[in-house]
Amino acid sequence: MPIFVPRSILSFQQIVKGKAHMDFLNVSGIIKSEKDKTILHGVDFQVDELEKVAIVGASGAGKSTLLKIVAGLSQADEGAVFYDGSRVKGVDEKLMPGHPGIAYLSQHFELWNNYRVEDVLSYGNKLPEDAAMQLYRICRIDHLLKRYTSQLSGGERQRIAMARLLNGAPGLFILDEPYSNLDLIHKEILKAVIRDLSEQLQITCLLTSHDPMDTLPWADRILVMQQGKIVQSGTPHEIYAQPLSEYTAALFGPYNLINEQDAAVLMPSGKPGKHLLLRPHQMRIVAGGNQALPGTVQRINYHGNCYIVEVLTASKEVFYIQVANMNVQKGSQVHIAINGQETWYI
Ligand SMILES: Nc1ncnc2c1ncn2[C@@H]1O[C@H](COP(=O)(O)OP(=O)(O)OP(=O)(O)O)[C@@H](O)[C@H]1O
Repeated sequence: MPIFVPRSILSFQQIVKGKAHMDFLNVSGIIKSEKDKTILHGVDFQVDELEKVAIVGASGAGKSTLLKIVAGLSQADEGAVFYDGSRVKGVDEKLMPGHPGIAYLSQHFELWNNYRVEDVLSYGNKLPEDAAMQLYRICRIDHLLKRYTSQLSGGERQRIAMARLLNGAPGLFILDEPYSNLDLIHKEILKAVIRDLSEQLQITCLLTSHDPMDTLPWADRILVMQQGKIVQSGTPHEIYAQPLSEYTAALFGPYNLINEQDAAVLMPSGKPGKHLLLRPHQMRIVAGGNQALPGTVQRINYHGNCYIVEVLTASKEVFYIQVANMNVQKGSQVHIAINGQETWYI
């Protein structure tokens, strides 16, 4: 059992038996405009207790605007946010912005300068000492408590800002682009911290990130935002392998959207009138055959654990093919075919 008791928390056994709250967070009909421009066009979504939800969308899609409204740090023009059954009031309805049950870590978080870390953390702390120490260990900051805030790296500052929010004992933790300014080493530390927060402290997490590698392995569910609307919601596999639009496909990495003529060769039993969508790992380079397209290798890109080969076919389309070993060269004449059975059309 965790020592940390953020709220009227369910026991682990209750959670296993499926008694965690459904619709722990309920967001409905959120509309928001700024200077005559509508940024959010009626956003609806729900998050269950202990669910890990990622919001993904192109820059300017409205993710930060939405998250601030969910946290009670901005005012919606229309719609409502309910957290654990009670309405989250907007900034115009409260003297002190925010909601005590919701912690929001901004992309532009602030930390007081020239204070000892332990003093920064003691302000607003609602946890008993052992629970606070457990939180600081999970945040990987227990060795930094005696330092001054001016003596910290960017990643350490961010984890202290997180701990400071979490020792207010929230039930929902919202993180807006937490990984955006971190090198890979600090990003991995922060990923482990966020994983441990939800697993050991049983906090429900909602985060945004631009990088599919931040969200696909982590999230239980991904919400895709486009121009102020949620256009798709699904498991990471559904969003990656079965995107409803080219916009969603593009957010999660390279893909091949194949014209009808080429698709008829690659997959004769396919769906006419629709575009076949294949990720680079769903294609391969072959010696030839009826269900293969001839082409010329234009470029080979090294990705560490694989290569992505760009092949130009007779239809003047460039295909991206993932290969494990580089056994072709720029200018090689090759054939490309579908790898495996899984196909998807949009
Ligand atoms: N206070 C404001 N006044 C005017 N326009 C705004 C304001 N805040 C946001 N916008 C506009 O609303 C749109 C959505 O912004 P928002 O920051 O919510 O997007 P985002 O998806 O979080 O983008 P990013 O991933 O780049 O942070 C953008 O076009 C932005 O310029």
